[in-house]
Amino acid sequence: MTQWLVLNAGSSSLKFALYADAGAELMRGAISGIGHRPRLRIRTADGQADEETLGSGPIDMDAAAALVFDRLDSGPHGKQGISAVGHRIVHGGQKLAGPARLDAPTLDYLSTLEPLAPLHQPYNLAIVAAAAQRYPDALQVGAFDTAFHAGRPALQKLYGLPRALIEDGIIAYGFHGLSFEAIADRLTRRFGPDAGGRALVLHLGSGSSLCAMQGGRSIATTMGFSPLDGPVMATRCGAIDPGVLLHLMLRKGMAPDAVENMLYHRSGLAGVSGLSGDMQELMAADTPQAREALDYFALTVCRQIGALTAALEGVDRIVFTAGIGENSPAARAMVARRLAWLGVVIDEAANEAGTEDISSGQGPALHVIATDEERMVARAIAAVIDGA
Ligand SMILES: Nc1ncnc2c1ncn2[C@@H]1O[C@H](COP(=O)(O)OP(=O)(O)O)[C@@H](O)[C@H]1O
Ligand SMILES: CC(=O)OP(=O)(O)O
Ligand SMILES: [Mg+2]
Repeated sequence: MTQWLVLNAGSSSLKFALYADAGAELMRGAISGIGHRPRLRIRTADGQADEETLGSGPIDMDAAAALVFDRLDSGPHGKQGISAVGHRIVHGGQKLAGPARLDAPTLDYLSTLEPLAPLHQPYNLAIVAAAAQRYPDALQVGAFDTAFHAGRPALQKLYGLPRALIEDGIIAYGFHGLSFEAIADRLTRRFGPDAGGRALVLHLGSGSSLCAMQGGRSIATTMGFSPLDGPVMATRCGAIDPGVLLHLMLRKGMAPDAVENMLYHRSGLAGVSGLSGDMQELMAADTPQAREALDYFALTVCRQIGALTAALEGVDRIVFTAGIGENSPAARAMVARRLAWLGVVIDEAANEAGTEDISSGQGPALHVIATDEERMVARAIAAVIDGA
């Protein structure tokens, strides 16, 4: 038996999972707090869990990948061999709307998309290179965040820009598609082919975005051309008036690179709080700025819920997922409290317990569902092998 390895590099974490090549999960884990305060968590299929802090300083994504490879190779599954490595890659551009084998021309194309997602794409591709070096005989497969949104109505992808730019690919792509696909999968298993009707899925993590789904398909989403748009995020600004950026560059003399760096790395909850982009740290902090950052988070999530409810012309259910959505009853309650106008009533006890159903029975249903981007990447490996 050989194994499949799945790697999922996010803006603050490297998640990984190991599957038997027939698809059964053997183990999974994550290095979280990358660039900050790294921790490694591993959980095996028989339920054994382990957690450790990784030194005292930050580590970068390359070091995190090397550490994961070393742990896997020296662990109980190390001798079995890896026959395929699947990668979550955030941007597939206009050419890749389904899983792809990562051959040289595909990788060349994907590298042209690096400027569109500078916080993710370069790291995703560096990890592909590192995995190819460590496991030279393994099939390398990419599964793309953008793919799930490719079938949205054309109107939902438009910006009000000159036609030539639109035709040149300056459109809204949308991200977090593997996460939304995992939720659509769960909703379909639970509610049947209409996947629970009109669903708003709130992926709230270091990066946050919302997806309006009808029958399990993406109709609208909050991220756009880049993963900057939408609610405020850990270190990203979220939706902002483009006039601010023009002002900074044209009147304040800020270089474009410095503006980019600020928007991706020094804005968002970290910027507003002046403290941290990490939700757990903000909740533990007791400063007025941290409180304001949390309120702004709830406000901007709910502002986007309003916009996407309009896109769906109503909403039957709201799903919380990802690091914050799955693990923080306080964050879920903050959001739900601002949605009374939609008829939302949260069941406080169920919310504290984090069960799948947390609404009081009135208004739109509220759910907490664990996402599983890694399982979607494993499915992509199977699709590429079957199609080969
Ligand atoms: N128990 C918790 N309470 C509040 N926030 C949490 C909890 N566990 C994780 N988080 C938050 O989830 C975020 C990371 O989410 P995640 O989806 O793993 O991010 P990414 O994939 O973008 O790296 C961090 O802000 C972290 O503080
Ligand atoms: C696209 C994106 O923001 O991903 P993540 O939330 O994993 O950083
Ligand atoms: Mg993520």
